[in-house]
Amino acid sequence: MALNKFMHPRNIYKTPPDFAKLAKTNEEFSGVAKVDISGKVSIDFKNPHSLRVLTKCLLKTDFNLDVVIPEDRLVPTLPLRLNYILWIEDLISTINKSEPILGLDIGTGACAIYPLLAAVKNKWHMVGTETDAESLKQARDNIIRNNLQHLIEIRENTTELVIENMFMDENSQTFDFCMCNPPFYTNMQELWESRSPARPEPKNGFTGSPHELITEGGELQFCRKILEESKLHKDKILIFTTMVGHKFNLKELVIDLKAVGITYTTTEFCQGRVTRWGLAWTYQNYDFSTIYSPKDKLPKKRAPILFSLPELKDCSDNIEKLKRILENLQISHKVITKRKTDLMLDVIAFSNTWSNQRRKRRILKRLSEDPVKKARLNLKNQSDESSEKEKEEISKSNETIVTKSIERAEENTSNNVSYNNSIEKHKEAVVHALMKIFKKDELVNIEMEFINGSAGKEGLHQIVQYIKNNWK
Ligand SMILES: C[S@@+](CC[C@H](N)C(=O)[O-])C[C@H]1O[C@@H](n2cnc3c(N)ncnc32)[C@H](O)[C@@H]1O
Repeated sequence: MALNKFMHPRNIYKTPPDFAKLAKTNEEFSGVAKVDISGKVSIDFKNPHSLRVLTKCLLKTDFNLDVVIPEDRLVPTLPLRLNYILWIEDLISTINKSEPILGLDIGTGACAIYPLLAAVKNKWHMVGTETDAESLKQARDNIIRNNLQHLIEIRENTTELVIENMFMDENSQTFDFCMCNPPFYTNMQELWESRSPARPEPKNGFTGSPHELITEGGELQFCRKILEESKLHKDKILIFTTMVGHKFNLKELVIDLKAVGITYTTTEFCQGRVTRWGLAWTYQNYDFSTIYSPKDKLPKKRAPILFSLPELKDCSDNIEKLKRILENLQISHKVITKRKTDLMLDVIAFSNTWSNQRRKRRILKRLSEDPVKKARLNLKNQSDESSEKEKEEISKSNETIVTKSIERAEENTSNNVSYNNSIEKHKEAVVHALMKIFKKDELVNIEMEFINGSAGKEGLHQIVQYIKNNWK
């Protein structure tokens, strides 16, 4: 249970359930419980039937819910589902919304787990949507079994849409939030390959039907659909949220949101050995910066670095000049949005090329003044007479020169190619940031926002300093 300490602070499953007590009080649970030689009571987490019984039993014990979990459907892990509900409670608390609260659960599944938890825990009104006829029926049965029809409605979605289907008629409701646990995978193969062999094997057995887990384009496309449809119904849902199963998809979605300047926040849902992510965004004037992610020590406000450069009169295109500086640093960049005088770039440095620039320049100058060393510099093999230090310096400078000449030869294409190659290989970034450039009053204004990277925000500050020093 390595990640349990990072569960939401109000999650009751931060303290694992007392299996011995459950086995004594619940007959069905005692049927799947086993006692090890030290007398510890546990269950076989790899066995879907045991998982189903455990979840059913916890729903009864902790929430007084009678839920039927069909054998061929996903067994909802409660600590994870609760983490999501608790985070939505935090989001709602930031907007001072008085009761009643109305939420939308996109793809509610056969258990309608989120509407059930939200209704019994917070008395929230919930609408759950579902495309799968069998899950739809089971979800409705579960609501009726618990007499929660006054709080929960399950609606069939017969369209390919995810949000718009809720707003087809003029009298449609306005929701305080929406939530979604999207199907994660593009196909069965991806599903099986989803866990890297380097990571510990998941503790829990596999449950769920392909219909629940697979969608065209995977979760990224599904979440992007929510995002795109949210733009058409900005005020119909006050806080849009979704769960994200893969961190690389979260990064993509965050870039999408930043590119169009939408207020957003993220969190981590940690339980057992599994981490999922929560992403929330809004078109309202809300401030989510006070919300802590369980792993954060400080509130998550990432103030961008803002600076201005004077327009260079003898330079025909200041933005091209800026791009050239990035290219000299071997910083890959991709245009995310381009409007009249505004440009948003996604920039990634995969090695630190900006540190010790003065030293590097000194060496280059020294070498260029010395014809012998210059000759040596042009040769790949160094002379035996060179000192070790010199050799190292020459070799480093050589590398720089060779790389730069290749870069220049490939000019515009090289950066996008290396950008895509590196992204594809999921190479670890030294600095990954967003760079917004806008020209105003004869100034080139730049806003750089750190996303991630091993050099931290300090690395971004160093890049900014390099740009300032080389702006001439
Ligand atoms: C991963 S399951 C989540 C089930 C449940 N919410 C949970 O967390 O256990 C995704 C669900 O979304 C449903 N679904 C897929 N596309 C949908 C759409 N366009 N509208 C509504 N539901 C959809 C699937 O049938 C499936 O039940």
